Amino acid sequence: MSETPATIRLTPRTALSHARTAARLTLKAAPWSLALLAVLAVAAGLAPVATAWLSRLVLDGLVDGMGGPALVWLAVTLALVGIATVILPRLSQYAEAELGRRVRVIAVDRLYTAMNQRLRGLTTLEDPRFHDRIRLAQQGGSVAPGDLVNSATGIGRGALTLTGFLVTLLLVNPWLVLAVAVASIPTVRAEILMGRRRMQAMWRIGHAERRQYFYANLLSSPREAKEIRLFGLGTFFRDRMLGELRSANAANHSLDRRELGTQILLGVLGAVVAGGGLVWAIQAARSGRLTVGDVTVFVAAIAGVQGAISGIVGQLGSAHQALLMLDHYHVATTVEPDLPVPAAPAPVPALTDKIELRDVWFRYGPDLPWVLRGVNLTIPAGRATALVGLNGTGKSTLVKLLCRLYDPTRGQIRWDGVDLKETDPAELRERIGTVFQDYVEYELSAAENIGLGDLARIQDRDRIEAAARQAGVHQALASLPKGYDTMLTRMFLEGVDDPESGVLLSGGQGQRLALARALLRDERDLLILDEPSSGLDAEAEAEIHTRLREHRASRTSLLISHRLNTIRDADRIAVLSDGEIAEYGDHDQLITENGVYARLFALQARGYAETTPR
Ligand SMILES: Nc1ncnc2c1ncn2[C@@H]1O[C@H](COP(=O)(O)OP(=O)(O)OP(=O)(O)O)[C@@H](O)[C@H]1O
Repeated sequence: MSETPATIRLTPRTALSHARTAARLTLKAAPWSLALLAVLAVAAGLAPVATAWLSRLVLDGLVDGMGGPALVWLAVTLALVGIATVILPRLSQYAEAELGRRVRVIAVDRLYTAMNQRLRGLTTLEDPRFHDRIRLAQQGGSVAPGDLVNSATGIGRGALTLTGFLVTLLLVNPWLVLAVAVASIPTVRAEILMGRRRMQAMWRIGHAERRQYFYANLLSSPREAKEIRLFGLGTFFRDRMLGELRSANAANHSLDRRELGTQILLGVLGAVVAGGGLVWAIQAARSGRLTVGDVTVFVAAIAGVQGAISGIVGQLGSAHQALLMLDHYHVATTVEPDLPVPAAPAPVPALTDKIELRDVWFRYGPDLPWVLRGVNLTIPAGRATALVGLNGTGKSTLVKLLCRLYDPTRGQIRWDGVDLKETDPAELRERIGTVFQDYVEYELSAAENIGLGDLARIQDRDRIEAAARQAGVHQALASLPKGYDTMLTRMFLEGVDDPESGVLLSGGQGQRLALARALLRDERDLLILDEPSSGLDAEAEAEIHTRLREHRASRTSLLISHRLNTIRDADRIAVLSDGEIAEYGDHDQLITENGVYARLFALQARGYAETTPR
């Protein structure tokens, strides 16, 4: 993300390459619509010229006393061309809409496929510039190829009309061709400039618009509604939303004002040329150098040439804008992978020995502080390891590194001797089951919420129920209105016509659900539980930990918890402090060492002892 997209300028080479991308997309998506549009463009381009010449023939025929049948035929042909002129734009609109719809599917598919394949970690997704880019890329990918085709057919149509009328004008007065051509130069320049300005404004406004949607969502989301109502934040967020909306409006307004000025100037210039031409044509007709038909065709030609030029220039501006939008699409679909994966990744073997962190340093960005400063830690296979530390010491960060959601800034993480950087993250993650501290409750059915832990089992109701039982949430799910098929959301209906909506789980039930999702992956080599019971009541916590202990027996696990009584029987306990492993051993050893762990344990134990009734 090193470019400064607000100042994008397209070189002819990149413009051509984006045009080729659009052509390939549209050809693949809707070849027949494309062919139809081309035919319609030719017909629509020639229709005004044909109308002008037919009108001239009719008028001159009337003046010169042409025979009745011939005049009737001319009039009928003129009427048919008129009918075609009315129908052609409707047909084009239809074909354009169909083409747009089909292109959108392919473009959106390519965009998200590229994102899934290239962004295997989190770094790029946490870059706000990427989100601005994605927004424009979505627009760029889905509408720009269609816009470009519309522009291309518009330019083709305009070029045909222009050629027809220029030839007409050339026959009447060659000097006028020159005048019209010179007058069109500023129009072309202005349209290109306006397109670029529009694009820069879109980039600047895009950020404000994203924030505006964010505030609008906050104000209408049930998840945040409690706090917003309780703290009386409605007006505060509404004001912020309006602030963003006003700043986007101000930028749009200043753009529109500048465009209005330019367009008025261009309009006046065109009218002066047309007016001058008309004065000349009337003089020429009075002196007998032009016939009445000539004057008609001349007036139509001046209007036609100007209309065609402004149409072509307008379409060039739109094409330029579409190409700039495609630039965002191109950048987003070719985004630099955030995790380098070797061409031939090392296989991730079944874990038999240990996972080893060797002098691991990590920070979230070059300008952010170090979170881990030389962590050395061994997670032995087949054993339960616990990780303890104060808030913000980097425990969840370490978990994310183990799942290769980021790579260490320095140092290595080795899985049975294989450096994680040498592996394919997807293969690595196949061997891991994780409950994150900030787990997700998907707005899907209860069964799907668990099944997502292992897509191969998403239809396997027995396994899903077994995992739910293990996580102690089976009863709660089975007694929902539609059992496991109940939707866990108040945002979506099950079907558009289904009046029944779903339910929301309690915090602890949600946490158990996330645990069940991880337990569905029970054949995995490493189970990571980051605060799996923080939301559970004391009884539930004890029950879950007994079950987890059974589940962990002879399996490799990493457990993070602030409640030290839940991890005291882990085989190894590591204490993370100041970015390093400060203590390592089992419970008894660490108590004897009398360090951070012993102090925290004593604090918690004292808290319980003081409040225990005698
Ligand atoms: N995505 C991120 N970008 C920037 N900084 C981050 C990000 N995630 C975490 N941090 C920072 O890294 C540090 C460690 O955070 P982490 O979540 O790993 O701590 P933790 O030990 O799990 O804390 P807790 O006990 O509160 O869960 C914190 O200072 C946090 O602000």
